[in-house]
Amino acid sequence: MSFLRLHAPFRTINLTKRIGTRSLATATGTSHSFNSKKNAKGNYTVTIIPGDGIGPEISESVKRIYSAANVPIEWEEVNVVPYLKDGKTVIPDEASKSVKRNTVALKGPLATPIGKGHVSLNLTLRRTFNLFANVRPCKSIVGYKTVYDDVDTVLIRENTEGEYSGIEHLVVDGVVQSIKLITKVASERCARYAFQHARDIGRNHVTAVHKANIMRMSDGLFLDACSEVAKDFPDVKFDDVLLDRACLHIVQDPSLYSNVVMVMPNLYGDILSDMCAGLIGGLGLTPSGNIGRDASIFEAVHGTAPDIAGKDLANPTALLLSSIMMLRHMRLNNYADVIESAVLKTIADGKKLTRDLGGTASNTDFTNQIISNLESV
Ligand SMILES: NC(=O)C1=CN([C@@H]2O[C@H](COP(=O)(O)OP(=O)(O)OC[C@H]3O[C@@H](n4cnc5c(N)ncnc54)[C@H](O)[C@@H]3O)[C@@H](O)[C@H]2O)C=CC1
Ligand SMILES: O=C(O)CCC(=O)C(=O)O
Repeated sequence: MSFLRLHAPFRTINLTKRIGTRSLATATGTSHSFNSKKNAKGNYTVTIIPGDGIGPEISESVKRIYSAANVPIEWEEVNVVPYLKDGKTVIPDEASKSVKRNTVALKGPLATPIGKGHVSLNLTLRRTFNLFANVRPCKSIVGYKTVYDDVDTVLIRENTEGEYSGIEHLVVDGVVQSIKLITKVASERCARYAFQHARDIGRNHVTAVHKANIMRMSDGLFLDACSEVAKDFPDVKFDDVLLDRACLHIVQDPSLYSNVVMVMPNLYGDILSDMCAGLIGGLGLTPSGNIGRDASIFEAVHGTAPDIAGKDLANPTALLLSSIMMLRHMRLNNYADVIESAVLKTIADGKKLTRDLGGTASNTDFTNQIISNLESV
């Protein structure tokens, strides 16, 4: 199975038609947020948000690789900077319109100041476009040795509310309150996506990860919503596990979760996906897709990496793999397969690895190696 065959967003598909070179696994589903037409030159227009820190460097790598692979995409570059409207942080109009128009975007990381300043633009984007499910696959890379060689987790994170609702206030001096908002509608929507996704990728097992023993009402509602949705998917096994136990199990034996799709509230998904990334070699390797009904935005799991920004040291793999999820979402599977093989070959060969992977290559050298491998795969 290909590395990112894991990703199969909601879509309407003619099952009799084989897409790309392989992959019937991606060819199932129920609805689809990619709704763009090719332009007169036969290309799709895709929004690209380079982002902050290492964002512009890794975005440039992806663009160079796409150009070498002749991917039929024209990038529409927009910047997302904090912009206040009626006292609220909003996405600049130009960026908003571009994502709406193109229905698909590739995004570099955006920095969020700690404890002050504007609210997270990453979360603002997810809420603005109602990107209700965040798909985060994490699979060991053949040839790149870590403690485990059998990590193959798929995690779906509720992406619009929960602990990240951003509702916080001072009660009295020395006492603050942060509200974890959980709604039935958002929980059901995310759960339904998780069950459908499980079907699509041939994992007939969904596990809800929660702390409903402590957060009885909020996580309890999320868990109830998952149980309700499970009734509509009798072919998919459903169970649940406490978050702490799931963490313990995954670090002890990740293969326990290799046939499962995990679904969970926002914060748990943020943390658990970084933990899984650590098991396969770090944040430079893990992609994600923020899926909505009207648009989807693909981005690396990692942040802006300020410690290495501007030094040509960043590993572009996570953003490149996110873009491969995007290509499959756009049904450009042939291109996805070729680029994926080239990047996996580059890592497995081990000759030009970036520092996070134990090598000495710059981002530029690593990117050049992927481009030269495009020829041989
Ligand atoms: N979705 C997004 O845009 C996200 C944005 N952030 C933001 O990013 C900023 C920095 O956050 P941090 O906690 O430092 O997390 P981070 O993910 O930026 O960095 C954590 C560590 O991983 C390394 N790293 C991350 N990506 C890498 C790559 N592609 N290649 C090589 N090494 C890589 C960094 O050098 C650093 O040592 C913050 O402002 C945070 O709010 C954080 C996570 C996600
Ligand atoms: O918005 C941010 O700065 C961090 C967000 C984050 O870590 C995430 O949701 O993946």
